[in-house]
Amino acid sequence: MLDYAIRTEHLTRTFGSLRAVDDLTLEVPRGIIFGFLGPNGAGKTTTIRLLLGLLPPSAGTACVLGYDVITQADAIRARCGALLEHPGLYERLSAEDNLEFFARVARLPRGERQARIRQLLTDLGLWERRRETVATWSRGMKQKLAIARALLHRPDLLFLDEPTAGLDAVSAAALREDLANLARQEGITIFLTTHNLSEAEKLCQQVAVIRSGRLLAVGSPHELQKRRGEQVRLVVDGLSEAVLDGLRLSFGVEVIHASPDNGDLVLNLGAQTSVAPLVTYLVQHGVAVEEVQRERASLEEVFLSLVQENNHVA
Ligand SMILES: Nc1ncnc2c1ncn2[C@@H]1O[C@H](COP(=O)(O)OP(=O)(O)OP(=O)(O)O)[C@@H](O)[C@H]1O
Repeated sequence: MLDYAIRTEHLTRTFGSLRAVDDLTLEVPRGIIFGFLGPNGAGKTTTIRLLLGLLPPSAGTACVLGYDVITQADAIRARCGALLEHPGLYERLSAEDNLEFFARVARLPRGERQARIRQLLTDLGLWERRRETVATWSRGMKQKLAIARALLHRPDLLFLDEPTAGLDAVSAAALREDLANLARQEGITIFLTTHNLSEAEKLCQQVAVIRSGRLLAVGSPHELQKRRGEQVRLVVDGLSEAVLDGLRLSFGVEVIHASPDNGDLVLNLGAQTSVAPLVTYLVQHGVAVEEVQRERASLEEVFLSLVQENNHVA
């Protein structure tokens, strides 16, 4: 039987008439990096707060590491690390002193503190700079230090809310690599939210997509991409609305993107397995086809179509 780090059943949280988390049933296996994706206001942070026992549910249940979020929240918080909105570091202290302070707060035995701090700073590439004042550090370095802080007490599960938000592409990639290594080395489960779909695609073994508090899809990025079906990208000349309508009606394909200006046309093939009849149809209707490429939908395309399909869920 699979061992789950998180299990929720019909988890619901309302604020007045707003259902911020709505009937969420979810299972997160242990030992993976799980991405929780959704547009602004989808209910991601509220879900994390419910899972950490910081907010009581209005209905439903949730177990984190086998503990109930309502009756055993202290046990959950003792075994979880979290990096939510703010890094929560002392800017005027050095990196090492920050971790020393938080290790004491976490009641790490004196004999273990130094080794743990050294290990985390080394793993995150910050050991050489441990004596520098945090105020002088870049955002990416501070974010890494905040993650080290969250890992000091060797949690089994780490919650990260938008860990790479505000980082440049290079720092974000470095942090992603560190997270993947830490997850392996420490054997932990990471539950993270992100708006960056290509990040989720690279980093997460499983993702869930929510909108308006409701779960729209869950699975590995690859599974979601496969479920979405194959697509074809064409470079064409002479495209018109009438031709696009013809493609939809005659072949049941979905037009994901069509730009008559630069000739870019992306179609979801749906049940249509062969591209040749589409090309023939285009040519017969006066459209010049310069390039044809079959491809799998990116996670971003899957995400956008899921969120748009469910636009009626207000
Ligand atoms: N304490 C609160 N009181 C009232 N409404 C709240 C409260 N906390 C969250 N909400 C509302 O619940 C909804 C979900 O918010 P939440 O912060 O969970 O979304 P999110 O997916 O984390 O969004 P973002 O990606 O923008 O951070 C939003 O409409 C928000 O305004």
